[in-house]
Amino acid sequence: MGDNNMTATMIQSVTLDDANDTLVILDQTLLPNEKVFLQLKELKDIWDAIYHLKVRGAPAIGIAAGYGMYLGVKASAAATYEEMADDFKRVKEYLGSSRPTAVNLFWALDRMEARFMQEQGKSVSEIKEALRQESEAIRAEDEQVCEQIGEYALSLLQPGWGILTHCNAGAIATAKYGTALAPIYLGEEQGYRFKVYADETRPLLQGARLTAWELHEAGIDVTLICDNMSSIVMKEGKIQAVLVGCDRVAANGDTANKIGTSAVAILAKHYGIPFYVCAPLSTVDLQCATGDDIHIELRPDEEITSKWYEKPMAPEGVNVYNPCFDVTDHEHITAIITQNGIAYPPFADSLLAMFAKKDKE
Ligand SMILES: CSC[C@H]1O[C@H](OP(=O)(O)O)[C@H](O)[C@@H]1O
Repeated sequence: MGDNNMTATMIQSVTLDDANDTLVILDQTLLPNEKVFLQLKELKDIWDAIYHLKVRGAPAIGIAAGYGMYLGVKASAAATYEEMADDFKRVKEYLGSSRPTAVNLFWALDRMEARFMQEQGKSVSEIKEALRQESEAIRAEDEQVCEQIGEYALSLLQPGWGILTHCNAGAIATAKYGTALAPIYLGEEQGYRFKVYADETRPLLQGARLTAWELHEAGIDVTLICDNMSSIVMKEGKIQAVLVGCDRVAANGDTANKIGTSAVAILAKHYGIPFYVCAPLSTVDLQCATGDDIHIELRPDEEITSKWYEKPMAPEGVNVYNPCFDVTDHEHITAIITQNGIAYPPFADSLLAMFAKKDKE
């Protein structure tokens, strides 16, 4: 699939400025009103950026973690591998404490650790260069993975279809293209002219602030709806497929994604609409047998009660529950689209097959 001016000019939300020892991110908390890039030098600032969703989206979090690991070790004054190992462990544990659900964070940190261990016996400067290469490889591979997911997903869609999506699994949540939005962009290049319906996705409004912004900027037909409107657009025949991203896919296909996703999946099942999860294999965690094994992040009350309002919109002292992900049962998922192909139920077998295909490459 070639680039045209749309994908060729896609924004890169997370990159490395090695010369200045900084992680460069698009601050997604300021969108859609301001497009601001931050140069993050200190590990604490990188941790904060992940926790506060300045950089967000499972793949983008993984890329940021890889760069953060490299920058953390690059700053090490260690003179030997053994001394550097202590610094490496400290940085890995710190970055790993930022957010618990998106497995890409831990996948990237583990991958950087594997590369670090391979470099034992090398000089400090050779080790640092190897970690720089590994962090860049994580980003570069994610770009290819997202394009491949886009092509497989596009094979399931027809021109002119109405597509519902939840949260943001777009270009800014990845190295490029996105996952759930990748087929939308690739399809636009081929004249598919999808009509996208974007759930606003309370409480952090990634759908309104990010997906509607991304697609509108790209000139793609996008309609913003409230989360409680997913049923009516399905009932009215506006939706022919649902495409979502993911944060952690269990071995049986149960999938953690932004809060509200499981409700959309149940509605899609009710209306007979295919529900597709777009999943890089870096987001599939075979160590989690089922969705019950996935740690769901709880976030501050203020994201619900006051973040977007001049005054709190809830009575002082009221109880608040703010899980920022939920798990969609595998039985409500039509297919899981990976870079190696489309996995259909039973996912316990088909997901393994996707990894096996990868190993053959
Ligand atoms: C390709 S992005 C995957 C996933 O990440 C988002 O979560 P967050 O905005 O909290 O980082 C959302 O669940 C997306 O679907």
